[in-house]
Amino acid sequence: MKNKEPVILTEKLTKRFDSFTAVDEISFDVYRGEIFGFLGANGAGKTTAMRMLCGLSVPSSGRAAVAGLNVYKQTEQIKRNIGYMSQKFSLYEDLTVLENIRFFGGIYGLTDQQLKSKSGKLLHQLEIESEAKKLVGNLPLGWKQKLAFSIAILHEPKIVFLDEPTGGVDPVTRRQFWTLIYEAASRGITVFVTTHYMDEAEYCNRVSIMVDGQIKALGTPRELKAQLNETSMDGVFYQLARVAKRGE
Ligand SMILES: Nc1ncnc2c1ncn2[C@@H]1O[C@H](COP(=O)(O)OP(=O)(O)OP(=O)(O)O)[C@@H](O)[C@H]1O
Repeated sequence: MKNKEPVILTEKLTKRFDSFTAVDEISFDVYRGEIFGFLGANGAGKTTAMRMLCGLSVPSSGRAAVAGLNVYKQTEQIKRNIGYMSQKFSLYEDLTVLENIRFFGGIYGLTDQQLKSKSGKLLHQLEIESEAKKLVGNLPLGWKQKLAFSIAILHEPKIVFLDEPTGGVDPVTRRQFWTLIYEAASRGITVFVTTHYMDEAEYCNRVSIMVDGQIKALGTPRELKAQLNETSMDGVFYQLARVAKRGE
């Protein structure tokens, strides 16, 4: 991490659906270039929180700023300053690799010239030049996810939000995916990532763990393991999340 310049600030951020409090007064800061792991069991409230930070859902109460922008009032500006990808929504399967790059690059406001140079670099970095004209639907899942991530940061956003980006992907490809994450973070892009894989939690600079809408722990993996007297993030997570009332 380069310095301690906060790019996400939240204070008692809350989301209620009628009488149900999905996200319950969460407060934390995330810094520039940081890889921040946002963990929690199923139903803990991670996606709901992330949607508020992306300007897709209006909070019920509390405060939050993303890239210096207010999540209540400046949602359109927020969308221009972030990248987003999830396991569920990524690329158009019926477009080729190159068409997807051009389509999303166009949405992110890149010029034709920028698109040309960036798509060449991207294909080279992922070593998929030979696949450029193939339909994305025909690529292995791991390749799709690496491509989706690279496209989500094509416009060099301040922050990229990743919602379970490696779900269902094999361990080797997950490691390669994390190499891309480290490269993006080293360029100053902040990475906000949810995952259910505890080996990935170990790769994060800091991790928060949500249980039933509240943040129960926040720190570096080393700090959390020391605090809870565990040797692995798996143990930390289990100790905190086993008391959860929500989930499957
Ligand atoms: N639009 C909605 N209306 C009512 N309840 C909702 C709505 N969206 C989410 N919830 C509830 O809020 C809680 C938190 O859901 P959320 O999807 O944020 O959890 P999550 O931590 O992302 O879980 P997962 O890991 O399973 O994706 C759940 O109990 C869910 O049923």
